[in-house]
Amino acid sequence: MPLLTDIQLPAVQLAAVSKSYPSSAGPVPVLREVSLGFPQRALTAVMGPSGSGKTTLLNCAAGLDKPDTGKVLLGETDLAACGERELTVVRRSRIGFVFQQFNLLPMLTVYENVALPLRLQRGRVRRERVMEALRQVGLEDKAGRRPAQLSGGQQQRVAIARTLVAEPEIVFADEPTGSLDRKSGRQIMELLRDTVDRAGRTVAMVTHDPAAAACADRVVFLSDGQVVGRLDHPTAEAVARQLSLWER
Ligand SMILES: Nc1ncnc2c1ncn2[C@@H]1O[C@H](COP(=O)(O)OP(=O)(O)OP(=O)(O)O)[C@@H](O)[C@H]1O
Repeated sequence: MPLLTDIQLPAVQLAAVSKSYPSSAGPVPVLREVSLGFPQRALTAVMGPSGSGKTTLLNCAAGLDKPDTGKVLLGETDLAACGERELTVVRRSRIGFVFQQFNLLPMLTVYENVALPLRLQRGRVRRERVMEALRQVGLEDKAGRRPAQLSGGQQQRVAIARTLVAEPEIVFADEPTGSLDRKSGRQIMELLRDTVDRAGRTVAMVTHDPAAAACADRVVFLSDGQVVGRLDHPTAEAVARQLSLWER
């Protein structure tokens, strides 16, 4: 397990990130000057009450959404300052996403879904690379199937293979176990853990589940758009205890 010291370089660093959404009563702040790093080769979980801004934070960190103010540094690239065209290139080549609902394309086979990021990068799709990604998630024998022919847990593994094939600098996962039963959820967490420990990847994940968060190296707690706590090398019990404090 990596040491999470302050000198460990973050894959993504947020600096004083703020974001509001408009409402009839005026702008509603959702993120308030959030400063936070996602350390390289570590799994970071973001937790907090419903509406505390977790998805907004993840989307800003991943360049899917723009903060009103502040910086989002992926290496030396400030995503908050990028234009749409540049952001699209960065998202395709340097960032991976895993969603609660898998977001696979139903008309494509498993192989074609996993090959898609390489096609979008307009590179040559090497069959061996796609099959290696499928091997990493234990699904090389399902390459010819369509997503609907797989279980939820298998579909999420395909979604993870689809992110790994492009070798991103960081993988963002929003409730990756949220639609799965406990056993499949545990397998997905083992897989995400493996991509950090064996493949040396960086993962940032939003979750409500203390058992999933306990697989992380660090848990960051959000409340009302602010970072209110941090727990390194968490256990499920310690996470649940912290959550009950912030949710009171
Ligand atoms: N596009 C939007 N327009 C207006 N308000 C939004 C928008 N997206 C999110 N919000 C509001 O911002 C707040 C934070 O939303 P966000 O989804 O980031 O929270 P969350 O912590 O991920 O919540 P949950 O755990 O319920 O998914 C909520 O009050 C939400 O209603």
